[in-house]
Amino acid sequence: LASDDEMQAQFIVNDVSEEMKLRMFKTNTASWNHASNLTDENERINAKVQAEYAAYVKGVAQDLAVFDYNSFENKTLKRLVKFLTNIGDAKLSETDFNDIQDAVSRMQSTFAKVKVPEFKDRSKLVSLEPEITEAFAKSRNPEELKYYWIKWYDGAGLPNKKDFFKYVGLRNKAANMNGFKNGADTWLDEYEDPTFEKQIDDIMDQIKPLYMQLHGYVRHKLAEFYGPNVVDKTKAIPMHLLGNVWAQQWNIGNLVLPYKTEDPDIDSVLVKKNYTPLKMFQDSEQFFTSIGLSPMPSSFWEKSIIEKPNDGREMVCHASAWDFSINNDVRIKQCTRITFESYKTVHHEMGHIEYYLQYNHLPPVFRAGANPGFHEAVGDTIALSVATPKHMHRIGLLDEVNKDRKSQINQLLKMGIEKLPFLPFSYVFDKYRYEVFRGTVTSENANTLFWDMRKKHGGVAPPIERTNKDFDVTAKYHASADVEYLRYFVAFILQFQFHKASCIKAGEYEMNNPEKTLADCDIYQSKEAGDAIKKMLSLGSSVPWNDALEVITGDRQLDANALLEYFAPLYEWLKEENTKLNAHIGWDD
Ligand SMILES: C=C(C[SeH])C(=O)N1CCC[C@H]1C(=O)O
Ligand SMILES: [Zn+2]
Repeated sequence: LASDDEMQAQFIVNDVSEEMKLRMFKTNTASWNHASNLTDENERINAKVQAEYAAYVKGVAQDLAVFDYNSFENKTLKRLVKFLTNIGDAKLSETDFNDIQDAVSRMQSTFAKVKVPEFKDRSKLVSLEPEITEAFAKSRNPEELKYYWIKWYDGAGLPNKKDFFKYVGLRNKAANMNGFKNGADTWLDEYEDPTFEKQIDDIMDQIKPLYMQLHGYVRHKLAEFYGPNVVDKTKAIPMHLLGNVWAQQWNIGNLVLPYKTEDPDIDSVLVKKNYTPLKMFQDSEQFFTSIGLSPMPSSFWEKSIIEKPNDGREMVCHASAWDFSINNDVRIKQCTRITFESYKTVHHEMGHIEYYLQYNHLPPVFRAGANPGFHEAVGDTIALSVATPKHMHRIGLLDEVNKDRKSQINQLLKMGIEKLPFLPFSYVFDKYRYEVFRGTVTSENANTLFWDMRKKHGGVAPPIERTNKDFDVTAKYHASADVEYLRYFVAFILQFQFHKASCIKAGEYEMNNPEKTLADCDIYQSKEAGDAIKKMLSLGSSVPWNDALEVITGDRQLDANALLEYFAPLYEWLKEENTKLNAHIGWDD
């Protein structure tokens, strides 16, 4: 029988749920208005509203602090009170809260407003999106790439250093007030498993042999293309040549594909088929509804921003999905481009929206991913189906599907350079920030550690020497915007577990059946797959993530074997090919 305390706590929690939704709508609106139009006025309003919300959350935590919730019978109530009393930065004093809020807001604004003189015409200023992003994806001029790399990192890195370390100090202070050692442990607590960091280390080791083979092959091809003066065949790969500003995914398909085939480049197909951002979003909605998930509410189409505005306003272009907590008000803000990479990002963001729609019956504190990685894995899981030639043929993007071995290896290599480099990148991105939060490094010697870790784990290096006079981590959005990143590492493992489970339910996969491999599976129109996904999404964070994972895959742990099975044919091919090419494997540390 629930004790009096439990009854009382239940009453408080029920009241809070309704009020919290309204207050979250207000804070999200202020945050959306600022992110969509980076004026001082919108920044001021947002800071004020966030502070009000923090005061409210602090008050709720104080009201619930009287209860020893660990003694509660009701598991759900225990979990609700645990979440409502774990309030992060809101634990800080008003002054400290305003200071950390201002530091992060300034970093995010600085990042969003960086302009760089165009390489060809220095009188013209260009932004990260779309110009610099496109230059990294398209240019084959090492000088142009090196120019943009230096301009971008100098423009978005060092100017944010002071605010970054101010934020680190205040985040650690808040951590201590919440009973955590530092900001790193605050982030890791979200995974509800004290061995989680060790599990991630082990998965990195497990993936490394496959990554080393891909790295060796790509470096060999780049050295052939750019010559030995630009790419040394035994050293870390100069990262400005890898098609992405942060070399987090290697967007250089047409440079490294092993076989010449008739298979068209999807970027050009999208343009030829007159794709628009709206068409991309409609395709994505159509995929989700085909497996039984939700169509977009009409307000989604009215209120989302799916193209970079050209009215001169400054906006945070980094793609994001928003849950306004009431009236089914969900939105995406994305500076969509007509490229395959952008098309997959649309599915990534729409995956967030589907999660919001599936768990909106839950109390606000349960409206989150089972762990942060789950939220990042939903859309990518769908995109694994979308990216198959079979699917692109089904939706009329590809006129024909070549099933021969050359096309299959090319396809696996395209997926390999999109998924595998991301593992060391995302692993390092938070292992490094853990070191900063843990005080292993100071503001004086933090920068060289970042590049040492990128080289050690990923075998990539900046195009020029970087010292501790530079500061580079905030040249990546998530460090400037205080977004935890281990979620993406977890998502890149989880999505293959979700994919495999969904493909089995869709009848698209059979162990050891070369006609039904993971890489060829498309769950489009499979209600069985959709039902399992929907069941997992509707749990939100109301149960430990192991229970949510079990619902869809039957397993309870993070497991890289589905990813390794997906890429097994590529791994075999790479080992053979690298031997034939006598490609050097590994890099000097
Ligand atoms: C698309 C988003 C918004 Se949640 C994103 O930040 N992603 C998705 C892939 C990894 C990470 C990145 O861009 O660094
Ligand atoms: Zn995301």
